Amino acid sequence: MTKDNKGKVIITCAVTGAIHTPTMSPYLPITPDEIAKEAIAAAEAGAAILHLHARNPENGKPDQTPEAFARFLPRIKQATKAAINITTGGSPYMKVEERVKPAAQFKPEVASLNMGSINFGLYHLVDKYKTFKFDWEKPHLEATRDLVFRNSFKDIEFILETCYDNGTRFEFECYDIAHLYNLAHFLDRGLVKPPLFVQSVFGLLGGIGSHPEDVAHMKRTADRLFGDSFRWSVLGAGAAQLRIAAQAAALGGNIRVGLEDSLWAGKGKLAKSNAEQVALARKIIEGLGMQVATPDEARDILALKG
Ligand SMILES: C[C@H](N)CC(=O)CC(=O)O
Ligand SMILES: [Zn+2]
Repeated sequence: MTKDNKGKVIITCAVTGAIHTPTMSPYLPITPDEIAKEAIAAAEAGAAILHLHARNPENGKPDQTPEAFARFLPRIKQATKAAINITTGGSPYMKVEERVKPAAQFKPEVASLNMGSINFGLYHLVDKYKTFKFDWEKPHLEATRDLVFRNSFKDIEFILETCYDNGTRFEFECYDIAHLYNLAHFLDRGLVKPPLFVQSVFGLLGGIGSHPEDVAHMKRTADRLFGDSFRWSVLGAGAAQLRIAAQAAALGGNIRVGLEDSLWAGKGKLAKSNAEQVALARKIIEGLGMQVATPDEARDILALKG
């Protein structure tokens, strides 16, 4: 990383995800056209990295087939310099063999890698949404009551081996302190190489909370385990998104926003777009007297293949 880029803050935008359902927000991009438009606008607003999932355009259901990604990827690549980050998490109902396919085929600069298994709680949202648009939504949410998002050591090794020769680097999703130790384990085995792009996930039921102490504890532990061989980033689920972003930016961290992680743009206000959340993140960063990293600066900071 060139020293000029030290202190520049990378904004990642997670455009649609696989957990939120269409009934939850009319602004959740579902079709390839909506996902492309939202991703391009998020990049124009300042996102240097675009974290992408695909959905079935008819009913919004997660779709992890390479064909589904092929319907929007070329348009995004053509329209922005942002680095593409393809999910290997897919949806917690999918097997790892299915989850890794798009990243294996498209060989993106970045792919997400979930560093441990967690209970993935969303059932507490069922009561909130009395009416559902599609017949898969309610059972999807209810089933999370018994859902374990499986990421065994073998699953993680499988994704590492599958993507490694493609020059793809990983966004290491750490939902809890144990996941940092899992990452340290793979570093010790030489299966991952610095700089490690550590994405700490806060406030998801099943993982670590979103209290400022949780954020400080994650950062302290990552500092102790990885020293300066990691680049820290955070995402806050739901209402915690902007508060977590502000605390992390003040601690020298990078920020992830987007409708995958939160549908809100402030208390009780649905975000009308991903770009709206990126603009709020930029406001926080510039408000702290810091600079938003461009895609090429992000590539330098994270040693991406370009
Ligand atoms: C909390 C986020 N949904 C984590 C995520 O983005 C997982 C992935 O795509 O691999
Ligand atoms: Zn994701």
